[in-house]
Amino acid sequence: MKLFTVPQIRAWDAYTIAHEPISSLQLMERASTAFVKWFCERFDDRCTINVVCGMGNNGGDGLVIGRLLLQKCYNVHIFVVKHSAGGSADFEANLARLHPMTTVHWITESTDIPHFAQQSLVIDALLGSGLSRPTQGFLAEVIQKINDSSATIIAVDIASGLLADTPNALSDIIIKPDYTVSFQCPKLAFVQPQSAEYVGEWQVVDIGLSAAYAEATATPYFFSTASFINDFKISNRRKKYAHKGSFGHALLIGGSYGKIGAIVLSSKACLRSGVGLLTVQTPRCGYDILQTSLPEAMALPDWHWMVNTTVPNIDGYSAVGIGPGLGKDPLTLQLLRELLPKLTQPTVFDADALNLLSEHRELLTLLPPNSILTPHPKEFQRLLGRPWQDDFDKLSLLQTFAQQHQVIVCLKGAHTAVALPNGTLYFNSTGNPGMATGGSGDVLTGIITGLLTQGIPPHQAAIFGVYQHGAAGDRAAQKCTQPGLIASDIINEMGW
Ligand SMILES: NC(=O)C1=CN([C@@H]2O[C@H](COP(=O)(O)OP(=O)(O)OC[C@H]3O[C@@H](n4cnc5c(N)ncnc54)[C@H](OP(=O)(O)O)[C@@H]3O)[C@@H](O)[C@H]2O)[C@@H](O)CC1
Ligand SMILES: [K+]
Repeated sequence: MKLFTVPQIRAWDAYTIAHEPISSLQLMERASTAFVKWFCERFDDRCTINVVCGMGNNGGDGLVIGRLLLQKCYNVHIFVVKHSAGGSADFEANLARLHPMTTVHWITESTDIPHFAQQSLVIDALLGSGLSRPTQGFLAEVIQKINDSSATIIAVDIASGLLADTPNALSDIIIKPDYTVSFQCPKLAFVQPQSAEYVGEWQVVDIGLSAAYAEATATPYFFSTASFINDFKISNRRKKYAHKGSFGHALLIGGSYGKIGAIVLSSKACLRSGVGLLTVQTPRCGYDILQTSLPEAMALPDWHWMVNTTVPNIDGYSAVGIGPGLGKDPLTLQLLRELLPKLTQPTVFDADALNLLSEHRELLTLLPPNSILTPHPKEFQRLLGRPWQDDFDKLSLLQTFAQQHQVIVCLKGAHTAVALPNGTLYFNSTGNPGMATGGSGDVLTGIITGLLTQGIPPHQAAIFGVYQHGAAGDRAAQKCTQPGLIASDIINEMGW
């Protein structure tokens, strides 16, 4: 699914109105109907609903939502904050339609702001994507009062005060919703950690905006949904006469004294991703551990007891993964230095391999094109050599880094962002906070290395691998709860 900026969404709206054709008033009705459908599937008519509207089209949506819920016999109170002299045309039209049905309560000063009871629901339709400046005055007071209440808050399209695709100032006063029900496509702010409390649990509802516009309009931002992933047509079927040679031979390099578990987890995930053969190079202290815990893997013990030091003969391997538990010993650095120019097969760099690259930045120029790097934010900051100002700055640095080094970067976190060498960004849709646990990243390295080994192109291996890693984590969390989840559970739930 494509993610669009606010100007693009506005153009999408206008294109649909012109080409479907449909009036903007009817489109508002359709959007609000989609919201109400979502709402009625979750909340019954025993609840008290406060719809708090602004005077733009987001407020217009609020008025329609209020009317539709009244028609369904919900207990609805409608408030309008008078922040402008007049409302948008569709707001005014819907205000007129509402008058015979109920009284609209105008908020024109602080004393008009109601108390929102604990058990009630607040539908936030104050401001949407038309936000043009920070909220202030009694509009900001209304937002503050809603946030201070214990009511359940549901934002229409986007939380009022939240900018969709640029950073907010720290001082901005923004609704903190429990849910955001957004129209047609997620907004960029929804996948940024710094906006989390201004988004809550979010869902997109289809309001039938033009498919032709979406198809024809370019964007560097994508959201990897199940249907998007299915388009890769990565099959889990195997031909009847296939043999282990049909699925490639992976090489993983990692582990050091005290961190052999990391490379064992990667290895197990790599095997479960479907490789034909797996060889694992570890220091000698890892030999017994690996052979005992994972008899399916072949071991290539380094002469050194504690760390990896030897550049293996990489001929014959389909793909390489290096980093989990690797450590940063000077001998291991030497290994990496000598290995880089030899690599002709697709390679994944993770963990200490990334940290070594950060500390010896001249090595970044030796990364083969389309290498896959899987840093978490701290590792990415080290790779950059500088912090970012905010999440949007981070995204632009991520795009630039991938373009400059012609590599694929999977920046791990909630909604892991995969940056391609052409600057395109894919935000992942799967995964859960239970996966924030030691070894989870090692599993991802194993999965992506395994996919590369089977001949899947690097950009697909990265996007698909990240998606499947999250999906396995979601299945694991269902079984053992988020706090109870450990990295091995992700491996146990693998398969697609
Ligand atoms: N696109 C779609 O597909 C569809 C979109 N739909 C809906 O439309 C919404 C976007 O509507 P919108 O453009 O009218 O913007 P919205 O945010 O309601 O208000 C703008 C008004 O508020 C004002 N204003 C701005 N900031 C302010 C502030 N801080 N404090 C005070 N005032 C402020 C601003 O004033 P101005 O900047 O002009 O001075 C203007 O008067 C979208 O989120 C969705 O809900 C659906 O109905 C149909 C399909
Ligand atoms: K809103």
